[in-house]
Amino acid sequence: MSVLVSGGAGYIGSHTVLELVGRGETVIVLDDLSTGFDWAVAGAAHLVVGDVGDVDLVRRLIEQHDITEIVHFAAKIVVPESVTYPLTYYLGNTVKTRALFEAAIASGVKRLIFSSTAAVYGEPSVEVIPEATPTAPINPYGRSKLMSEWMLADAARAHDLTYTVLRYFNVAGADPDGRSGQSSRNATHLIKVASQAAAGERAGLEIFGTDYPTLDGTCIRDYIHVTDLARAHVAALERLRAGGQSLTLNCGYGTGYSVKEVVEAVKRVSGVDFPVKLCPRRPGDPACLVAGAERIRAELDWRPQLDDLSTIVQHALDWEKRLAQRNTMDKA
Ligand SMILES: NC(=O)c1ccc[n+]([C@@H]2O[C@H](COP(=O)([O-])OP(=O)(O)OC[C@H]3O[C@@H](n4cnc5c(N)ncnc54)[C@H](O)[C@@H]3O)[C@@H](O)[C@H]2O)c1
Ligand SMILES: O=c1ccn([C@@H]2O[C@H](COP(=O)(O)OP(=O)(O)O[C@H]3O[C@H](CO)[C@H](O)[C@H](O)[C@H]3O)[C@@H](O)[C@H]2O)c(=O)[nH]1
Repeated sequence: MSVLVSGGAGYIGSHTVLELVGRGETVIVLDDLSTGFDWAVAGAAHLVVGDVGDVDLVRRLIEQHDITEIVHFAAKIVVPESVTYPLTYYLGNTVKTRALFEAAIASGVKRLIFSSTAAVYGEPSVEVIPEATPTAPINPYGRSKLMSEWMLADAARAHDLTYTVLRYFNVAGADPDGRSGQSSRNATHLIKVASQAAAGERAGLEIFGTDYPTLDGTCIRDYIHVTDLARAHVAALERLRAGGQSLTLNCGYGTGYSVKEVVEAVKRVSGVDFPVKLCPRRPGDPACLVAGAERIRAELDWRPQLDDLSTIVQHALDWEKRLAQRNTMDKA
């Protein structure tokens, strides 16, 4: 019995692999290393470099390694890029995901966990978003993920497959033990960018939009620690193994912070007063995205353990230091 983790060399995947191998699971990672890193894959896992859209490869891996479950992270994840290159996103996130589902079903995999996103909700009129909120994505990234959710639901109804769709809100932070973190080369996520500014790797930070209908005029988001999120995947897997039915769950804490509050937290925790420029809105940013977070607590044997903004920021800052050391060593 082993678990196939697609995209396990990436940010969230590598943290989930750490949790799985830490529980003694046999883990096979399939990753094309397009945005992931071979060094991010825990030593106890087996990395296969390849494309998740390669049905023959995936079928071979499932059969060779007796794969019983798949956790599917592999995707392209940059929203503005999805607007510029929509067909690349539909290929990477929808067409290749369909291939993975086909291989899984043909080879008899019974359980699957799928990485989705709060972007499927678009710009909801409610401030706190329960799973029943109508989906209405506003960009190709969100649509490419929602189409995959629909495919999965239809395929599971027709075949012997159960699934959990996890819709992540804003993922941030790094492994508390410093084994992995957000390492993307061209990061755009707020806490990562602010941590880079605090570490002196960027001249400063731009705040996109100060005229939103929020208390301080900046956007509000629900930031979830990547290690809590990784543990939610393990809990979701355990629930499916125990016979749990297919389910869609928001992954967030149900607490929102404004961009200004996050920037202040990074300055306070790091002790660095980096320059901040107030800029016009970034296209496509909803004012407020906070998860309705009751269902995940009711359905999974999971409680957040790192749900504190200062902790998330501290771990992100610690990871920037480690990453800088790694990059220096790589250059030497
Ligand atoms: N980071 C976030 O805030 C966030 C929020 C919501 C949802 N998600 C979802 O979580 C998942 C993981 O995101 P992440 O932040 O870890 O991104 P990431 O870019 O760090 O990880 C994606 C991984 O998938 C690999 N990959 C991409 N295409 C592949 C392919 N065709 N075949 C094999 N491997 C491939 C990449 O090399 C990388 O290792 C994605 O599905 C993303 O849509 C992320
Ligand atoms: O340098 C920056 C970076 C971000 N922001 C602002 O900070 C907020 C958060 O932005 P991020 O880029 O960190 O994250 P997003 O909310 O845009 O998107 C992320 O979270 C979403 C769910 O909430 C989706 O899952 C999506 O895939 C994922 O990238 C936004 O208001 C954004 O405008 C800035 O002001 N300056």
